[in-house]
Amino acid sequence: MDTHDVSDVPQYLEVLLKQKRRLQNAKSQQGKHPRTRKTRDEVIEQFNIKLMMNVMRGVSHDDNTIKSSFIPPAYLPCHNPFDLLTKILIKDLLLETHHRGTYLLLRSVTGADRINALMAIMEDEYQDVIMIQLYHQRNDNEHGEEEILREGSVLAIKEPYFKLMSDGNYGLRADHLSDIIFLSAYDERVPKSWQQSGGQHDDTAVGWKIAGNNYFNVSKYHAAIQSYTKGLTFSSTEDEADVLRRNRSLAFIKTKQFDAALRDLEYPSSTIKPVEKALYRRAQALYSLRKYPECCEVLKILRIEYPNNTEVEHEFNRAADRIKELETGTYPFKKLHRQALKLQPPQLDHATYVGPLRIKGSGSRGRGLFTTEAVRAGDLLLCEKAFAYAFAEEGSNNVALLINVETDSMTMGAQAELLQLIVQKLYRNPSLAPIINNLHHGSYKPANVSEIDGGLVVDTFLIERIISLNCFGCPRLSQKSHLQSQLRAGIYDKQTKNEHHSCGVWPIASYINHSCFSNARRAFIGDIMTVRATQDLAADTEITFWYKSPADESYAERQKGFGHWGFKCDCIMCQDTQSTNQSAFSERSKLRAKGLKYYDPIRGITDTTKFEIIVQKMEDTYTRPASEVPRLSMWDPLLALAKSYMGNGQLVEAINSALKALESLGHVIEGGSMPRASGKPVLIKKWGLMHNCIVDCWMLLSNAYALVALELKDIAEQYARISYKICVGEDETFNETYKVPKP
Ligand SMILES: C[S@@+](CC[C@H](N)C(=O)[O-])C[C@H]1O[C@@H](n2cnc3c(N)ncnc32)[C@H](O)[C@@H]1O
Repeated sequence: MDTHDVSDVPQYLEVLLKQKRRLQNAKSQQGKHPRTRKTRDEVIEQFNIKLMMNVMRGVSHDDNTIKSSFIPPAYLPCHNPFDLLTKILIKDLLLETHHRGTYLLLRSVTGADRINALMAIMEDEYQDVIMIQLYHQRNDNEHGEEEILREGSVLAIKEPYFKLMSDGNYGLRADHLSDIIFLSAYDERVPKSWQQSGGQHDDTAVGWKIAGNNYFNVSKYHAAIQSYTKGLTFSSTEDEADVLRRNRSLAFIKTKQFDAALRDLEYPSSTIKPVEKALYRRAQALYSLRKYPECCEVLKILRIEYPNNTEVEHEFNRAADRIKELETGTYPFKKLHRQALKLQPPQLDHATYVGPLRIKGSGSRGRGLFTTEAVRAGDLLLCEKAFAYAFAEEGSNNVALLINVETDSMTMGAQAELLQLIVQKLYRNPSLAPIINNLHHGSYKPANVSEIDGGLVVDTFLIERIISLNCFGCPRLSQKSHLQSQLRAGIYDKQTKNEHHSCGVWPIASYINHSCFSNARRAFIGDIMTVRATQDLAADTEITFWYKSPADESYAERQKGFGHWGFKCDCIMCQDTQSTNQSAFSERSKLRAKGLKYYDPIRGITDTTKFEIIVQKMEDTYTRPASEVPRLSMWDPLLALAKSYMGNGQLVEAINSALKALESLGHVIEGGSMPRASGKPVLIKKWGLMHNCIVDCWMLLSNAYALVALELKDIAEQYARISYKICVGEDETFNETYKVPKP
């Protein structure tokens, strides 16, 4: 939704086709041994040269080519525990084959390179070498984490896939994190000849604790975890084990493994008074998992037990603020707005509020989100913090092409990064897996095993499919997009595409189905998505928003946009386009072209009489009333007319044209037209489609009423404010945006 889909762009289609041809050729080699192989020295030398070139390129920043990443045909992760697999050797590998039931034990003989994947040359125990490509691995030095792969690292690849690489060499590709087991220097599975002389300490719990602390102090958190874990196998007393677990918990927190940290921080049965550090870390882990009420409970105990701890108060207030947000849906929106402008990436520390909504079946649409009580236009239905968010500044070249050769879909943006973020987050915190795994994934059949070797099985291809069907492209601030569209709002500019390179997954919003005649609208403030009702809704109404905003186009054209999600929209607007003659569409676009002759982007309409005749003729091409089926080609010429009249001081005409623009989008408005028929206030009887231009229309009306019907001015402004709130997410920045003087 609103991502930059380039699946139909010829330039990229060529890349896709080339890749498909390459895969097809490779397939013909399936099950065969490679014909020729480079020597060990040649493979290592070639890799090292590339590594050096990449380092140099990285330093000089002279690479402007677009990065691309391929999602290969899906395959399932290994579902066998390591102990049940049989060891194989590099010489036994067959091309384009998943070696099910086996594993390869490898040691790195080079440093690692990272382009799309983490790559290195590795040897087996017979000194045969091979290139490996490990996808979706964490970034080295991310948050101060140590290198994941360096010369001498040992790992096992479960059920390896051997293939012809794009550069013509042979190698292994691994997409599932649980298929790789990084073996610590202390692991018994590491062959004796590969074990490094390490351990300058006693083989005791205390010795390993000191080793762990030493690693921790130089930010080698994974090595610290391995040392504390080893220490636990030597600990003879409960207290010794508690200290090791507590130390390990902090290393887990540093590496964002919050589930594991919490396990290490269970209250030890032998201790009556919980240890201060344990409580503090427990609160930290719970906060990071967004379990704010539980976090507050722990902080309450900490406050009572350790009243001198000065940091608790701050932490407690922070968690209490999150609880208030999730319970009441009240947010300091102006502050959020400032944070979204300032933070890089704009990831905000706020909780998710779910309004009067519930998930329930929606017939052939699968599941949907429904209101549990009546709501008014503008009400906040959802204010959701992204589960994961990948930011790419608009206009920057920090984007990549993600190509799925199986679904033939291609997006430009930060989707590849998003995939890595989600896969990593779930792998590190299995308790979060259901949030993502339960989302719609089309016809993809996921692995039916969830745990292996003590860790979570994250099916990368499932996550990729979930992202492709549920992710949202998003601006840093919808307020910015809103203002840009207002500036552009002249005729023929309305079809500007909503395509963004930043993207994220908002799991609750993902249950919302599409309708062109939608009754809710999303907006973004950094990585927070707001969803507000665009109409007054009765209880038990399914809420819908646009996956793609509707344009005045033929039925076939409109439905093309939904092909990716595998449905055809059957809303009233789509039904109407289906029954509309092609001649009506042609006539409309001819008239629009004609109208353009009397329109100047700076001066506005140059001949209002002629323009009005054209607008009237355009209206005649529609058969159903706008209150039933919005007329998507009408609002912008009508608004242009209103603005021209306003500029000429023809206030009555300006008001009537602005009202007609609103009505063309399905609004039913009473009591606002001129000359005034009664003393009734202007009133929206029924809200129509929520377009950015609605704010402009109401502001124009407010300004015009100020001169001819003062009693309607504030009401019109109020409607502008509600519309702004829906489009932008909040109305705390309304006054400064529209320069409304303070009362
Ligand atoms: C982001 S998910 C929405 C939630 C989904 N219905 C579920 O059960 O999880 C997108 C999928 O919902 C379904 N969907 C959304 N809008 C629809 C519509 N107007 N008509 C039919 N199916 C729709 C399609 O299967 C689409 O691929």
